[in-house]
Amino acid sequence: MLILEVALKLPLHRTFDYLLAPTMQVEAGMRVTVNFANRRCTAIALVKKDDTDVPKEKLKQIIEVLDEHPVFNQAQLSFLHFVSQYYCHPIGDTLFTALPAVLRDGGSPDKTQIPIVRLTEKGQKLPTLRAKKQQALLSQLYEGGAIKLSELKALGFASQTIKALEEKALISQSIEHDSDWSQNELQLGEKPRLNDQQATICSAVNAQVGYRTFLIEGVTGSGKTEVYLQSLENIIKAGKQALILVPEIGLTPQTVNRFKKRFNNLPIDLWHSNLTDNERLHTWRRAEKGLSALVIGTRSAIFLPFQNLGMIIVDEEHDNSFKQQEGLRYHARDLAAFRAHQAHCPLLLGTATPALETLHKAITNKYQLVTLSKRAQTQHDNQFHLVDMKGQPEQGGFSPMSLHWMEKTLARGKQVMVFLNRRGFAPTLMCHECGWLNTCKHCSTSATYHKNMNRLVCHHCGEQDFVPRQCPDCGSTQIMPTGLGTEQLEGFLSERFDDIPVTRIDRDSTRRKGSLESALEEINQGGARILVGTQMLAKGHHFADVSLVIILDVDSGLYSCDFRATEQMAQLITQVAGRAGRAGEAGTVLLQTHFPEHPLLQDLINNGYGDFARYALQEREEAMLPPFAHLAIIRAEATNINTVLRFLSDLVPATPYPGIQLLGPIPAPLERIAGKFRYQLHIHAQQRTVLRDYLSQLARYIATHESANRVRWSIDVDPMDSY
Ligand SMILES: Nc1ncnc2c1ncn2[C@@H]1O[C@H](COP(=O)(O)OP(=O)(O)OP(=O)(O)O)[C@@H](O)[C@H]1O
Ligand SMILES: [Zn+2]
Repeated sequence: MLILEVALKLPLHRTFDYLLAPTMQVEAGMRVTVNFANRRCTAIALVKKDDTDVPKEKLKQIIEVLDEHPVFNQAQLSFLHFVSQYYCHPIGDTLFTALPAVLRDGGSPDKTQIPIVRLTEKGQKLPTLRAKKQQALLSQLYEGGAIKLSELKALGFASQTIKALEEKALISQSIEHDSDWSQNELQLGEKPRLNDQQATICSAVNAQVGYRTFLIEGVTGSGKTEVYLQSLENIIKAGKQALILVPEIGLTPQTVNRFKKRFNNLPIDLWHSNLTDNERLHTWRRAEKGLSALVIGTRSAIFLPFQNLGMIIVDEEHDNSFKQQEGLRYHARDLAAFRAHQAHCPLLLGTATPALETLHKAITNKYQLVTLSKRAQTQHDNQFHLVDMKGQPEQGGFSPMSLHWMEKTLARGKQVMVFLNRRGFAPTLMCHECGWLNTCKHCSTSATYHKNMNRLVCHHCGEQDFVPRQCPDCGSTQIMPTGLGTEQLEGFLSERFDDIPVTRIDRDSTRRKGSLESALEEINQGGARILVGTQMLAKGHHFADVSLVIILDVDSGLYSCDFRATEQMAQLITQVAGRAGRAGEAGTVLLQTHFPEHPLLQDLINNGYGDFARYALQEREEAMLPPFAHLAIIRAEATNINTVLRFLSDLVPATPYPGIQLLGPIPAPLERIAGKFRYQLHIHAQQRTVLRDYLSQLARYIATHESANRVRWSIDVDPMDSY
C-alpha cells in the first residue's frame, strides 16, 4: 500500500493521507488533486509512506498529479515548515500562502507571455517631444530601461501615450525571451565613489562567505541604497541572484529606477500586490529558473523560490509593512534571516531607525552592526526645534512660529513639508451645543469628516454616511468639525499662502492610478512648494528642495497604551525629518507639541534616534518586554460579546503553565469594528521554545473546541500592534 501525505488549504493543524496508485509519479512539493469533503481540491504532496492510521475503507485515492516538477523544492519546503511552526500556523495554509494565485488554483507554472516595452534605436536618442506625457514616458524608459507593459501603466502612463510613441517608432513591445544573464558582462550605469564609511561596509560584505546579517544603521540620506547597489555587484558577477525587499513599491518608484539604471543590462523583476496573477506567476517562475538577476518586492516576495540566492536586502527594515497582519502573520524581515541562513548568504538590513528587536540583535553581536553617520550629499545636520503649543494661539493647526518659519522658507524659494498622520478633513464632528460626538455605527471610533465628499467615512470599516444637518441628540444645527486632518490643512494653507501651490499626498489624494507619481513628479520638478501629507510622505522619498519640515501631531505617540508607540513615534519623526535638507543646506524640523520637556522628545532631538533607541531598549529590559521576552496574542471576534469572552476565558488554564504568563481576556484597543466585538489574550514567555510549545498545544486544544467555530480567532506571534 502506497500512501501520500498531503497538505490542504485548510485552517487545520494537520495533514491528510491518501492512497497513491503505483503508476503515479509524485515527489514532495508537487501539487496533486484530491477529493476532500466531496470537493475536488488542490493539495501539496509532502511524504510518501507505506502506512497510515486512517482505516483502509476510509482511504481515498489521489485523483491526479498536477506537476512534472515540484512547485516547492526541498529548501522551500523546509523553510515553510519552519514558518508554519514558528507562527503556529497550519502547514497547508502556510504552503498555499507562499504559492502564486495561479498555482494555488491548479494552473500551470509554464511560461507566461508578458509584453515588455523598450526604447527603439530612434527612441534611445531621446528626441524632444511636445506632448509632456510622451516625453515623460521616454525619460522613464531611458532611465529605468525596458519595463513590463503593466508596470508602465501602474506608473500612470495611459494606453494612448504608449500607442502614440509606438506609432512614432520610438518605443516597441515584445514578448520577453528567457536568456541567461549570468553570461553577459555586467554593464554598470554611472556611480559615485563610495565614501570611507560606505567603502568599509561594502568590503565587509564582500569579504563575507556564508550567512551573516549586517545591520546598516545609516542616518537618512547617508547613502544606504548606494551600499546595496555596490554590494550587489559582486553577487551578480558571481552569477547569483538577489532579493531586495522594500516596504511599498508604489510609493517609491525612484528606488526601483535606481536599480534599473545601475544594472541596465540585467533582468530585474518586480513583485507586489498591484501585479496581475499572471505577472506574479511570471516573476515567480523567473526567480525559480534563475532568469531574474534581481527581484525587488514587497513582503510576500520572501516566499519566492530562487535557484541561486546570493544576497537578501531588506530596506527600511523597521517598517511595519513587512509584517503581515492577517492570515499567516509573518514578518518578512525575520524570515529573511532564516532564508539567508539557509542559502548561506549575507543579509543586509538597512535603516536610519532600526527596530528595537534588530538593534538588540546587533548590540548582542548576533548581527554585525555597521554605521553610516554622515549624509552623503551634505555636511549639515538637520536642526530640530520643539515648538511649545501650550497656551499658543493656533491658526489652522499651526503656531505663529511655524507659520513664520514657513513664510521665511517659501520666500527663499525652498519647499516646505507639513506632516500630519490623519487624512480627511477632521477626525470627528461635534455638536457645539450639547457636545454630541459622531461615532461610527459599527465601530468604537468616530467616523472621519471628509469635506470634499461631504461624507463621514469610518477608516476602520469603510462605512460612509451623510453629514447630519442637525445634532441627532439636541437638534442644534451647530455641528462642527473638531481636530485636524490633511484635507483641512491643505485648505487652510491654500488660503493662507494664496499664490503658492500646495500638494497633498495621502491615501485619498492618491487613489487614482498614477496620481501619486504625478504628484511626486511635480514635487521633484519644483512645481509644488508646500507638501502636505500623512506617513506616505515619510517613506524613503528623496526631495532635494525641502528645507523645512513641520510635524503637527507629535503628542499622540507620547502617551499610548501600546508599548511600541514611542518607538514608532521616534522612527516616524526621524524619517519625516529625514526628508529635509537632503541636498545642500541644512534642513529645519519643527515639532509642535504640548510636552516640549518630555524626556523622549528631548533625547530624540538632542542625541538622535540611535541614542533614544538604546535608552528605550533599557526600558524594555526593565519591563521585560520584547526583545527581552516573547509575545503572542490570541485574538477573537464575534457579534455576540459573550461568545468571544467564553471562548477566550476557556483557553486560560486553571493552573499556570510553567514559563508562561497570560493576560486577558482583555478588550482590543478598538473594542468593536464593523459590529464585531474584539477581545484578546496576551501570552508572554521568557523562552522562545516555551512559547512555541505552549502555542502548539493551545492550537491543538482550540481545534477540538466546539465554540471555536462561533468566533473568528487567530494567533499572532511577535505581534506588532495590539489592534
Ligand atoms: N558616495 C557618494 N557620493 C556622492 N553621492 C552619493 C554617495 N552615496 C550616495 N550618494 C547620493 O546621496 C543621496 C542619498 O543616498 P541614498 O539614497 O543612497 O541614501 P539612503 O541612505 O538610502 O537614503 P534614505 O534616507 O532615503 O534611506 C542620493 O542622491 C545618492 O545618489
Ligand atoms: Zn466603522
